[in-house]
Amino acid sequence: MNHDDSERERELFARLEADMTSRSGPDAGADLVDLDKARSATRPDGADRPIESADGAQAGSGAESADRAEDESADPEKTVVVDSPGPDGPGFWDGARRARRLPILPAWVRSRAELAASARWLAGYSGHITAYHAVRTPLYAGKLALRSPAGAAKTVGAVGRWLADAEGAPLRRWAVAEANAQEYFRLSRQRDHRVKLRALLFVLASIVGVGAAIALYVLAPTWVHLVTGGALVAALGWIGAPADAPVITRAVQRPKADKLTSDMVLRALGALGIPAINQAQAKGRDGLAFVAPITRDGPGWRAEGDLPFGVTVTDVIDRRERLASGLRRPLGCVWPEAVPEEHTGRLVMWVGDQDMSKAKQPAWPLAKTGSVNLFKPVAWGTDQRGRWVELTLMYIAGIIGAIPRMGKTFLLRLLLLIAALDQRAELHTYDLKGTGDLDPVGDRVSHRHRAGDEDEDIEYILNGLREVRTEMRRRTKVIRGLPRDLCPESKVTSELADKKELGLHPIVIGVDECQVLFEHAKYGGEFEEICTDLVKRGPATGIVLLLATQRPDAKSLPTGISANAGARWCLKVMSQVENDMVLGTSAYKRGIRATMFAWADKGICYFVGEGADARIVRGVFADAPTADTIALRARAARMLAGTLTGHAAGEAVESETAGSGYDLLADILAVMPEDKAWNEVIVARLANLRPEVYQGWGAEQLTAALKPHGVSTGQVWGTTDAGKGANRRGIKRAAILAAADTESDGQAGAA
Ligand SMILES: Nc1ncnc2c1ncn2[C@@H]1O[C@H](COP(=O)(O)OP(=O)(O)OP(=O)(O)O)[C@@H](O)[C@H]1O
Repeated sequence: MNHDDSERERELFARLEADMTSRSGPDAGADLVDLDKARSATRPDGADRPIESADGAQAGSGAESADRAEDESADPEKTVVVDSPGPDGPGFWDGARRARRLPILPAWVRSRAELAASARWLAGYSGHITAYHAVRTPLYAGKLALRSPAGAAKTVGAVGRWLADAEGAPLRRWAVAEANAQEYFRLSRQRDHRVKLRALLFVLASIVGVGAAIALYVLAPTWVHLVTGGALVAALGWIGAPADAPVITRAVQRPKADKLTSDMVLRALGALGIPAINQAQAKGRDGLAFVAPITRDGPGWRAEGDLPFGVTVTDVIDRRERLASGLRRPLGCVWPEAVPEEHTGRLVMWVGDQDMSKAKQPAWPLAKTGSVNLFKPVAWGTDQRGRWVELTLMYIAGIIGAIPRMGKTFLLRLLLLIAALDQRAELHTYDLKGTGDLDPVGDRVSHRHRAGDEDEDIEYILNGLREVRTEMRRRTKVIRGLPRDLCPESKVTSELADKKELGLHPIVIGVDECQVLFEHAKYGGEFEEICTDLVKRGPATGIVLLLATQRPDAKSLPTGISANAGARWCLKVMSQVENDMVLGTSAYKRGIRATMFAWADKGICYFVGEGADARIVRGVFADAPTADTIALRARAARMLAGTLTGHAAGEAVESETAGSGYDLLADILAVMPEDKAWNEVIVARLANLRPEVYQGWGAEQLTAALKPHGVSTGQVWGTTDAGKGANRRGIKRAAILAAADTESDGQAGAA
């Protein structure tokens, strides 16, 4: 419906409504019927599938609304005018203010990296075509020379036919067969005229042509003879080429993907088995009200529309496999998505030309050259449309979850490689799977690195994390002490990280299979407590914690951590619980479902972070040799900048081990002569005893740290410094002694 039509429709409604209100008598009910009938009569129902508004398409057919109105009109007294006869909706200016502005330039033009990538692709593509044909030029020349006699014969034949007006012969034959003498004579006369004129032209052209040829032969240099002769042979060869054997063959073969049409989309939606869509289609409606034309969007097609009332995009996402079958496309090509800023029935269906897991990824800009500023966004993967997706590693804590073999470790290693390329960053890499997947980064660049889950590995990691937490506390004090103009937002900035004397360089910790830490019988509680603290307070102080797990449940990824992570990557998982654990509560309900990924979708994940809604991204594929090369580059940059430290520099970073004298229970017993004491008193004494470990501990931390030892805290009576009696959380010496005895018995038994 065009603009004029809708204007006319609005006028018609206004007149009918004004008429109805002025006659609010017994006829008013009938007017309501008329009004609805008028509405349904003016609704677009064109031969071409129109782009309808959700209301127009889904409000039910005109007949249905008329039926409803007739029922209501049975008792005019009870009729309530639900739709007020006022204006249709927001005024023009309101509408204009809320209108979604479409980008002036397409996304690939706005991104310098994408533009450069497109230019590189174009140069490569043209280069390939040029080289392909250049190599075959002698072949083409031979083919043309061989075919030139046939071309000459064809040319002579065509000229002869032209001179004899051969194209008019069938008409003349027809006139003879029909015995139409008058027509025959008319055609013959026309032919005689034509032949005379063409013969004259031919003679003139021959004289000029032969003259020119003789002049060329006599006057022109040899190279002109060769060029002219070559061009003549090439032209005759071209003319002589059979239609089914062209001289030049194709340098590239483009894969052919069918155009996506509205019929295909509706057929596929109808095949999903969603009752509301099927009912709508059975009644002759579409089942999807398109709100925009189906267009090309990157290397694929995009269709957008409103599903019937009550059907949500998640219903469609749940049936992605059926949708792919309905569209007759591979599963990896079909990506139904919700539109976050719209209602839950607004569906965007992106159908790629190629399976996302098989489509060639553009070359990663950082694979061969370049360095990183962790405070700025860095490309780490591509979306379905092949566009780069960026991430700023600073100020986040991240979790990566997936079932085994889907690319979790590769993704973690990729993020650590990015961190390695910022020469200021201090890396701590812990590979609890123990297969050495993080060794390329760890051995070349990391300040601390360990692969394995033996007791001594766990203790090494525990000490590393304790040190980082102590460092975090130091940093909070440094940041607090900085003048406002240097640190306006009370967090580390790139400029502050550059100032070596402040020691605020980024610290990036990557832990693969982190569930091993949190489920550890002895230190699990302390790992949980430190990591929760790092996830909450680390980002502002320049400390980034990245945790990867193949079993994202409450035990392997404590909720205090998963709830506070700022970035989330979820590769294929098997159920809603794991999905929501990684992507956030109710992500599954909102249609963000990593369960829909196929087994072949390795490296493809839902990514939440960088201030945007969940996006489907395929991480850059950096295998071990590539990771090695990048890590070597990062190492070289660090050596030059003097920032290669710790494990990678061959220095021993172990300052203490968990088993070398330090033991929480022993420490408590050492500082607790009385039978019972408040937590706050104990932590203050512990901080005196071993400040590098206990400095900054609060009462709650002590409770959490004692939990894995089987010691629970409770209300304890004590006196404040002012001598006042009070009940506060505390511990009993007897409980600590009992736990210490049990542990030493256990260790003796194990030995
Ligand atoms: N971005 C990617 N693109 C394509 N393939 C990938 C990508 N990332 C990983 N893969 C493939 O997935 C396989 C499994 O990757 P990875 O070892 O990281 O899985 P994982 O989830 O860590 O497995 P596990 O839980 O057993 O450690 C790799 O061998 C690799 O071939």
